[in-house]
Amino acid sequence: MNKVYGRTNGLKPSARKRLANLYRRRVPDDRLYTAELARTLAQLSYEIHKPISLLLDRRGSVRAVTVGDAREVPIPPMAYVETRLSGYRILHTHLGGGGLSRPDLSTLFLNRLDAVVALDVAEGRPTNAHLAHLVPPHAEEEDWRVYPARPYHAYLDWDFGAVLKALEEELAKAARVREMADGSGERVILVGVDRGEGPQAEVDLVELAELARTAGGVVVHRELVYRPELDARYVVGRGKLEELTTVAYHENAGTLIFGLDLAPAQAREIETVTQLKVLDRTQLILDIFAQHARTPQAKAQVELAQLRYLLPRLVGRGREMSRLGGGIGTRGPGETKLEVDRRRIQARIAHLTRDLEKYAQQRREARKARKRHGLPVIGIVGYTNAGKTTLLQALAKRGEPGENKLFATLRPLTRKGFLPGLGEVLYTDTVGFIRHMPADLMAAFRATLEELLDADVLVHVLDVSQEGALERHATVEDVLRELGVEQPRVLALNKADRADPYDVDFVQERLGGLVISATKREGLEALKQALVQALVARGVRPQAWAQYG
Ligand SMILES: Nc1nc2c(ncn2[C@@H]2O[C@H](COP(=O)(O)OP(=O)(O)OP(=O)(O)O)[C@@H](O)[C@H]2O)c(=O)[nH]1
Ligand SMILES: [Mg+2]
Repeated sequence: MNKVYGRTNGLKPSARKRLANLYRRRVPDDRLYTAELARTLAQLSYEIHKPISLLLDRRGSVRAVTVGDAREVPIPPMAYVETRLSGYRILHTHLGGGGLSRPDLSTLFLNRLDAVVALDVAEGRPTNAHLAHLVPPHAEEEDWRVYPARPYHAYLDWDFGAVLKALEEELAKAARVREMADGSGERVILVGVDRGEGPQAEVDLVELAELARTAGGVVVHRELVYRPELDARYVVGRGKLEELTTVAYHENAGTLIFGLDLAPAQAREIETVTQLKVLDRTQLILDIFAQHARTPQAKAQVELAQLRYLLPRLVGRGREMSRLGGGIGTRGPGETKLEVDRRRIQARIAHLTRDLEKYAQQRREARKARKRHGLPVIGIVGYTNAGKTTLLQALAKRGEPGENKLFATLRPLTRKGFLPGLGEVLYTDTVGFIRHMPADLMAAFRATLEELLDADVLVHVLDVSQEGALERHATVEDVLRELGVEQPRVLALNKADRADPYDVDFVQERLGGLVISATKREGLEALKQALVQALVARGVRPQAWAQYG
């Protein structure tokens, strides 16, 4: 392992050999460098007219010799650990002098190096040394401390080990303080991309925040990047990623969530550059589904979707796999499963598919039994978080309160209710819809939504208190059309209690519908009447005793 990295073209064999010999050098572990090392570096650098950078570890061994500046040094990636430094430092020469450059400092910062040192070289001899190391976030104006230039020998007796130790203690303390202040959720940064959609991009970012919160994340920063042309490699561009890494450092965040789907290679590149865990929207949704799946069927559906998403991302990857699999709090299909090879995953997919077939069969039978039971079925559909479950509970005879998290309902829930003048009915709750439902998830949910094919009437619940009601309405209707659901709909404009009356009118003018509040139980009588009418129009006959109910 004495490869010399960087701009080695055109070097004489003797120079190469001397560079390779640098690997044999050692520095006492609590010192920055030795006098011999500084002199050798200066001399060599001067002879080849190029800067030389050494990567040193904490034991004082040379881990990489690079012809070039700090930026060109191959630094092994580390898992992002807020409280620690990487254990590597860079010692390099500056032929022109001038102190630490901006790239030096960003290399220090992005790789959480222990330190970066630049040696000025004049006439083949070291002159001044420039040193910088990180400081805890917010401790100083910048994220690093740059020491005034000193003659290089001033650092020879300096106990850098003690400085490092104190620094790591400070970092750990700062992180603990922030953790206490914010509760336990995983701290995440959201990255939305505006490719020219304008206000829609803002709405998408709000939705992404809701999804992240539902998954148990604490959103500490949102970034909307305007970028009509995506960067093929880094999506939002390398500079923006570096900025986000700074934000993550300040906010003690370990995860970046992108509002769009990333190609496997992009996710890897971004993880490498930022040293943060990277999730995209599909993975986030899968993560939520994984958390909420309770029945064997729902679990099988989610696992299937996760594996299908993972499969193309497994091409010859080792380390990265485990990162890609996890979601917030790493509830992926599990580390062990991720380590199995593609073939075993494919076998698992086949197995799950068979299981799901079996469940579907069981459900069809259960459905038949219900049909025989003869009660009219009212399906409740709508965008996620619209208030479907709350409405079901308000309409049904008794129930548990809804949860203010997206996708609170992952398994269909059926409750009995009573419609004056008609009699007993069954209300069926469904999973919330979302825009741009990833294709794999559509497949996973088709089975759940199949229940809707049996419904006599659907209530479409629309939250009119949030912007974008018309779009959400269209999304739901599009999915229903795709599923071949054709039953009559009754539109319920929900959350009127906290909506701007002007917005309610605006939506009602365009879509019609009945204004309700599921939590305040307002407008429910009119809604029930509309349901009776719709059912009767479908040929459902009132039960004989209904008028006395
Ligand atoms: N202010 C107000 N809040 C409501 C109303 N209806 C529902 N909510 C709230 O909206 C949130 C979501 O309600 P849910 O009934 O869980 O929504 P959902 O459509 O079933 O959501 P998913 O099953 O997750 O798709 C909860 O916090 C409810 O309390 C309403 O009429 N007014
Ligand atoms: Mg629900």
